[in-house]
Amino acid sequence: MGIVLGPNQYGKAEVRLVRIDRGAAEHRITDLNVSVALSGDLADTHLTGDNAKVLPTDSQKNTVYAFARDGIGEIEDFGLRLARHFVDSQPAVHRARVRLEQYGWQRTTVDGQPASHSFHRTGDGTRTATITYDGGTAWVVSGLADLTVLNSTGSEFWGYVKDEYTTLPEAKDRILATAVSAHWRHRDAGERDWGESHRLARAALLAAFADTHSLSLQQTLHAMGSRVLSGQPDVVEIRLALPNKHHFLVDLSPFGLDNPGEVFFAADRPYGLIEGSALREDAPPPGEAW
Ligand SMILES: O=c1[nH]c(=O)c2[nH]c(=O)[nH]c2[nH]1
Repeated sequence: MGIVLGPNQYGKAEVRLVRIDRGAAEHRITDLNVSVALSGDLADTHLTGDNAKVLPTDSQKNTVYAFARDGIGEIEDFGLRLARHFVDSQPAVHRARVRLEQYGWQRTTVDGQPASHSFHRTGDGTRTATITYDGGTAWVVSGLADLTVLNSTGSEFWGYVKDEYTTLPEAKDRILATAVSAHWRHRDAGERDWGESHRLARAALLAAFADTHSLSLQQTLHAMGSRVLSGQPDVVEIRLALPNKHHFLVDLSPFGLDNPGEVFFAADRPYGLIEGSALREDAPPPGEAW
């Protein structure tokens, strides 16, 4: 039985890049983790070790830093520049995928005044983008990860299947908490204000989580995804992964105390993992976007 080479890609993963824009009055910081993955006519290196078509991952890393010298801007724009460069400059590279994570830094305030050059890391999630380019089409998926949210009421879970292993009590009022991971695909890669689009999507996710009276995290997930799609015609598909960060009411009766929904054990594992997507009926096929 013959053995053939399967799908493959290669690139430099997790290039950590910090750029300081030194404006006259105040500095700005962009803090990224960039991963490049290239694929194409690259069978030789796998089959014979002939590296004639291999652009070293070290060169890819250098390219990320060199491109940052001209400024980064929105991560979607930076990723598009990089992805197009690798495919358009290397005949053997037929597809480039660039994944970017942006860590948030907030300007520090001292005595009510914004500091010109001092920042602290934000704890409210990471912005992400995945750019794919095949020499003709570019796909842009924007997103966020680790946006931790909690509703202290307004969540129920009941009416579910009960089999011989079910012990979960029905809940008419529980804590609902999750760390949102959401990634949304744009209709095309045409020029636009990616920053504003991201702000709108993030605000929609937070608003839908806050104002949906939840009968299940699944229902909340769909409400969040739908809110992003209804706010931006350009966004055609969204995929969400929501870990259910369970909060269990602690039994304080051994200590002669009641517990009217005030003291909880915040479990970190195991957790329910609710995943789903929402898309427009007229969404173009995803192609290589994901
Ligand atoms: O919102 C929920 N969905 C579930 O599917 C589920 N399963 C479970 O044990 N708790 C919950 N909560």
